[in-house]
Amino acid sequence: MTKLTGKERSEALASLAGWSEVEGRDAIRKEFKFRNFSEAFGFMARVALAAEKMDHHPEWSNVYDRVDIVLSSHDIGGVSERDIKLAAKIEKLAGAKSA
Ligand SMILES: C[C@H](O)[C@H](O)[C@H]1CNC2=NC(N)=NC(=O)C2=N1
Repeated sequence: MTKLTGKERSEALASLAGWSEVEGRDAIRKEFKFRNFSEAFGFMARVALAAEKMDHHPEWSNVYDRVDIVLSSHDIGGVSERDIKLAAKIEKLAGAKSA
């Protein structure tokens, strides 16, 4: 798996609503907001299972109703197709609840 070029990354981000490039780092991020902690944590549990299945894992943090997710492929030190696939999966799992 290789790093996406800047152009490939921009094209992929165009179809991932709310995802953006992390400043100063080859990674992408999005902050999700839920109605409460229970919904945020339920989302994290679903993402954890999907990530484990894909053997590709997010960097994330949670404060009450917010979940901040950063995706990067550690083995290559940048964004790869695996991050785009995981971001698309995360979008499906978040449904319409993200902000
Ligand atoms: C051995 C195992 O496949 C690797 O360590 C996987 C696990 N999850 C991973 N997740 C992410 N984000 N990047 C990786 O390079 C990565 N590598």
